Amino acid sequence: MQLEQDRRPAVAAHSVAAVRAAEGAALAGLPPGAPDALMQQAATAVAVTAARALREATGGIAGRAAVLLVGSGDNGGDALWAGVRLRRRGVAVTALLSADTAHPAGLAAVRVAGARVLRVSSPPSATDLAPLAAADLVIDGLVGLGGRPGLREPATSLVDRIPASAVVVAVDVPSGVDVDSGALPGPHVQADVTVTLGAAKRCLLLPPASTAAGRVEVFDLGFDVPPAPLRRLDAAGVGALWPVPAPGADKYRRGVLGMVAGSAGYPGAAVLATSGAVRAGVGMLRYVGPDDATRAVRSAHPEVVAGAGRVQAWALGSGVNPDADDDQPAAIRSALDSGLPCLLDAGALEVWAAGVHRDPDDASDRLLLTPHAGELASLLGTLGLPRERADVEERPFEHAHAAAELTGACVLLKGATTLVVTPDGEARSQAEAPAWLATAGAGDVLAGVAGALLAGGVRPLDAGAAAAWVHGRAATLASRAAGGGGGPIAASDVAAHVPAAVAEALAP
Ligand SMILES: NC(=O)C1=CN([C@@H]2O[C@H](COP(=O)(O)OP(=O)(O)OC[C@H]3O[C@@H](n4cnc5c(N)ncnc54)[C@H](O)[C@@H]3O)[C@@H](O)[C@H]2O)[C@@H](O)CC1
Ligand SMILES: Nc1ncnc2c1ncn2[C@@H]1O[C@H](COP(=O)(O)OP(=O)(O)O)[C@@H](O)[C@H]1O
Ligand SMILES: [K+]
Repeated sequence: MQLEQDRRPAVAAHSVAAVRAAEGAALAGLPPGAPDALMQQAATAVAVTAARALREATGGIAGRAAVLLVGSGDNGGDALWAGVRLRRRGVAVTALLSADTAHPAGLAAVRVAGARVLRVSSPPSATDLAPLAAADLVIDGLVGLGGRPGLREPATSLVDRIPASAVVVAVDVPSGVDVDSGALPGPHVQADVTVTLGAAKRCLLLPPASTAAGRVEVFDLGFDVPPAPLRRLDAAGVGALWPVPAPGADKYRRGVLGMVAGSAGYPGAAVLATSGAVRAGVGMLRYVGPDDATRAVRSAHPEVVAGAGRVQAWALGSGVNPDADDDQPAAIRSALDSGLPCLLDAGALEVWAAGVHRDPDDASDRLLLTPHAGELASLLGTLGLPRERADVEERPFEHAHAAAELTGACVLLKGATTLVVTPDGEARSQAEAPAWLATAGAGDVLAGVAGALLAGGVRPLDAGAAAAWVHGRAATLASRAAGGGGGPIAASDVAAHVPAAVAEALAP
């Protein structure tokens, strides 16, 4: 079942330990019986969301069939109490208990409310599995904060039999994910909506687990959770970071970006990267590249100045071939020697990693690396940590963080979800882009947008995250301009929609 996605809201994602500590502190201050009150609030949130999702998916609530997948812990307790509330709204509820024990009060209450309860054998029998085939709604209460990654029987078989037509609401997290790392090492639930309780968990922002969560709804339980290092920016957050020219601004004070991009083989990359920077509102752009690429850039963007000069930041490497017989690698090395903020994309990553230009100290306020998964794998190999692209895709945060720690730089790892990570683990996760953005040249546009922000004085972590938001939003706008629910886009269409995306972020 596919529900419409929200415009990704701002959210901070917390570790299990942080949520447990906040929960413990909150409970310590409450009178006896209050833990149950917390579960009642959680169950109400789950039931309200589930009823809404059920109506969205089937057009109604009463008379529909819901199956609760119930584990041994409080996550199962939440699901059982949500089932009690759904019974009151006329939903036919079946609770499938995956363990020998289940939350006692929740189990008693759901029975009294008229739900059918089945204790599932391991492996499950045909009778155990039958209710799933007829389910309009499945509530996943197998495991939450207490879950070890992956699922055991009979949970695995239950999850396997969830029909594609059912709407799936996960309690707290989709069961089976690694809650802190965001890895998916085994079987797991694929949810349409996740109602996360007290505070969002790290797996809800970290791929690949974040893709198992569907739409995320954070339900506040009044906990005081300390600020989390992992966050997602929304439009307002991007707007607050974006450098807006003051009334008396001039092009130099707004920030001049130098760009070393393109090669004889890839002149188009130079055009796309310069487009990204120009459309993002850089004060001035100086382009450095071979003659053919320079001609192409000037014809697309007459406002670009050719040749090196005084700049506030550099965007380096898009479309550069480090092995080509041209001056681009030397221009990249000289830009790196300037000590100015530098974005390193594509070919510049190789030039930098191979040479003496590694910065062992904390360079996260100066250097922004923008690899995709394949480039990150080769960069890690050069740094003495051999990895395949598939390893990076399985644990993207871990590998982006390893690269940040090894290099001292801020690392932006491109993908369906773009992660921006500093050596000390401060991170942003942006997932605004439609899959249409997976098109050649899109990364060059991103480099231009992020470079423009560095030239405007924005620190690499914020520049990377804000650029990823604007880039993803511009892709959505470009795709919608094709009509209907959205159509194919070219990288140049993305650049053309950057001003509209920035304007959205700046809208009050
Ligand atoms: N943290 C909070 O503030 C609140 C938590 N609540 C709920 O309580 C949950 C945490 O409850 P618990 O600590 O009881 O833990 P869980 O309910 O997440 O898991 C408990 C048990 O599941 C079993 N289990 C673990 N991994 C498994 C696997 N891979 N396959 C099969 N079984 C597995 C184990 O026996 C484990 O003890 C939260 O996720 C949330 O749903 C809510 O009731 C309200 C407040
Ligand atoms: N499945 C996807 N959904 C949304 N965005 C994606 C997806 N795959 C890639 N992207 C984005 O598209 C861009 C591709 O950049 P990159 O891999 O550098 O390609 P190129 O080198 O051709 O420009 C990145 O910004 C990335 O985050
Ligand atoms: K769950």
